[in-house]
Amino acid sequence: MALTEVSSNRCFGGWQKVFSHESATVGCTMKFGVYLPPQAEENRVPVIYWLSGLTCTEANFIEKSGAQRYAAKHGIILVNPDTSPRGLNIPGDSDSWDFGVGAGFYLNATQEPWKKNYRMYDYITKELIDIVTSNFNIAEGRQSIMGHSMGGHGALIAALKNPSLFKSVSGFAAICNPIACPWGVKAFTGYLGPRETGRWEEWDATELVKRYRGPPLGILIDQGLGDQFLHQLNPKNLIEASRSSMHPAVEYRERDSYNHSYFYIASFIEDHIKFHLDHLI
Ligand SMILES: N[C@@H](CCC(=O)N[C@@H](CS)C(=O)NCC(=O)O)C(=O)O
Repeated sequence: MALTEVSSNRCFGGWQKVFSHESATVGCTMKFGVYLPPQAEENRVPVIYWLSGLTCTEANFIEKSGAQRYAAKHGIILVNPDTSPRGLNIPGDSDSWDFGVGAGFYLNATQEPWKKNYRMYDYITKELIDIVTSNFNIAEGRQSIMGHSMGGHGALIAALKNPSLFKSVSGFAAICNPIACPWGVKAFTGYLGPRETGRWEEWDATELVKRYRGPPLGILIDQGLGDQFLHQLNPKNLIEASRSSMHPAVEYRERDSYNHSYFYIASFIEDHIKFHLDHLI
C-alpha cells in the first residue's frame, strides 16, 4: 500500500507526520496523522490509535491535544485517522455537521447511498491497522485505542467487537449509548436504516458491553461535568450496563467544570496514555 507523505515536522525529538493513501475500503483518498517518538527510531514501540469527534479531520488532534509531548516521554506511536470519507460529493453528505462528511460514526453503513463508502469501521479495524503495522516500528500486538465523543464511541465499538485486538480502550466525553441520543439516532437511521431492522444494537457500545465475552479489556471513560453535550453522551448508561459483564470494572473519571473541548482533552491526555501503558507493557 503506497503512502504519500503530506507533511513532516520535528516534534519533541520525534516526528509528527501526515500521510495520505488510496483506501480500497472507503473508496477515496484518506489522510491520517502519525506521531513517531524518538524511541521508534531504534526500537519497536506500542501504538495508540486516536479517533476524533464530529466535524474533525486528522488535524484537530495533532494541533490541539498536546499529546506528542507525552508520546515522546513514554515512547508511544500515535495514529489518528480522519472521521469520514471525503471528496465523494454524495448527495446530502455535507448538509449537516453531524451526519455525512466529518461524521462517519466509525461503523459500516448498510443503507443507500452510504453503504459503498461509509465503512469507517472496516477502514479503522482492518485497512488502517494493516498499513500502520507494516509501515512503522510497532511492537506486535501492543495496540490500544482511544477517542473523543463520536470517536470515543468508535474506539469502544472497535475494541468490544474485536476481543483481543486492543489491550485497552478509553474515551473522552464518549457517546456511550448512541441509540439513546439525538446524534446517534440521526446517524444510525441514516447509515443503518430504522431501528426495527435490529441493526442498531450491533453498533452501540452500551449494548455491546452487556454481551462482551472476550478476554479482560481495560476500559476508561472520562467525562467533563461542564460538558455542553452531556445529554448526548450518557456515560452512566454504559457504566451501569457493564457492571455484570466487564471484569475488570470500567473505570469512570469525572472532571469538575471541564467542557467538551480540546482544552479538556489536552488536560488529561497524559492520564489516558498512562492508563493504556499499564495495559501495553
Ligand atoms: N459544530 C458543533 C460542535 C461540534 C464539536 O464540538 N465537535 C467536537 C467533537 S464532537 C470537536 O472536536 N470539534 C473540533 C474542535 O474542537 O477542534 C457546534 O457548533 O455545536
